[in-house]
Amino acid sequence: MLPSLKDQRFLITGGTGSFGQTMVGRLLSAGAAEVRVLSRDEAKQDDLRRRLRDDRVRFYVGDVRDLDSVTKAARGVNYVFHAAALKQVPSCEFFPLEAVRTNVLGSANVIEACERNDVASVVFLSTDKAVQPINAMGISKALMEKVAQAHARNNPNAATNVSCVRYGNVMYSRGSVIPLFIEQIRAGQPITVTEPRMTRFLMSLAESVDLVEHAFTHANPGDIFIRKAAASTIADLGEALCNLFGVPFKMNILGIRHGEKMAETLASREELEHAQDFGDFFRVPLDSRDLNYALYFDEGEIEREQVFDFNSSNAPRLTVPEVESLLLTLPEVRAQLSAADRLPDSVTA
Ligand SMILES: O=c1ccn([C@@H]2O[C@H](COP(=O)(O)OP(=O)(O)O[C@H]3O[C@H](CO)[C@@H](O)[C@H](O)[C@H]3O)[C@@H](O)[C@H]2O)c(=O)[nH]1
Repeated sequence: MLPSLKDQRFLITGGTGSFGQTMVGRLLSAGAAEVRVLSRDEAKQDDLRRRLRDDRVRFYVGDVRDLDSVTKAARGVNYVFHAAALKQVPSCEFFPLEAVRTNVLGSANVIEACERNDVASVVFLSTDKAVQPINAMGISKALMEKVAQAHARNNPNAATNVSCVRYGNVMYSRGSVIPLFIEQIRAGQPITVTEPRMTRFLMSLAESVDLVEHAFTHANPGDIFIRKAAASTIADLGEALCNLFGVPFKMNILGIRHGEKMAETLASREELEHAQDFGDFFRVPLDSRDLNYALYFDEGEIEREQVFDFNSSNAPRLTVPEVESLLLTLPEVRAQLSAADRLPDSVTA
């Protein structure tokens, strides 16, 4: 934890979700003075309250769609991590306006609430699905990034520094494919694979939250930080899980779902042309030109390098044994293997 974040007050929107909870735990163990959780579901808050038993955590029932509820939760806070979102691809396809209300207008409310409370820095959680988006969830997250960047461009003297972090698939997040495959394997069923050759970035939460802390303290307004990750095909992911549980690899092929891509893109070629590479992550700075393009003629792009999108089909590809090793780093997978009496001796539960 960066020393400058110690003894500070934080608000996490969507703090009961997979990413939000990881961030709450991280900030508590690192000495935060207070961590507030804003979310809609009081039952999930109660579960988290019982699990954490830490009086530095305060719970606010509310919704980012409601400016008043975010403004109250952000009172006296130094840093905000905005993870609240509608994130299921199929449901956003059926209800795109709901995605706009939460992911776009809700994010604008978060900025407004931060400004009203002189919050130093807010970091928005984005996704690879926001790059060259084809589904409503990704389109709404792309617009969320634009809202963050436009705030930075239009308000050079703003109280709040707004930046984004962008990630690929979070392994074992709620409702995602890994817990589903494990449930199917443990029930003795074949796993349901949409499209075996489809690729996804695989990222563990534990190794990803660092980037949020970095963004809190190092971001320039409008920056997008992109965590690099390795990728796997869905068939290899399924095979790795079957191997770990010691069952033969059998799949039922379902076909691609509404709004899915064969590969996800973490950073587009256009972004990479002016991004900085920091090893584990890219920083894409704000294009801070105003609308008077004529003024910039002399400074136009000088030479466009041969740069390619960073996507899950050209990213470093994990082999099946590598996916197995990565899965074994997840405490949830180790617990499931232990319950099935399949945890390798070399690994502790
Ligand atoms: O029964 C299933 C369900 C899913 N898949 C595939 O598994 C992959 C991952 O699916 P899933 O875990 O549902 O995640 P995504 O739909 O890729 O979306 C997740 O990952 C995104 C980051 O890319 C986040 O933004 C989203 O919020 C999060 O839901 C995809 O290729 C699916 O086609 C299957 O093969 N079989």
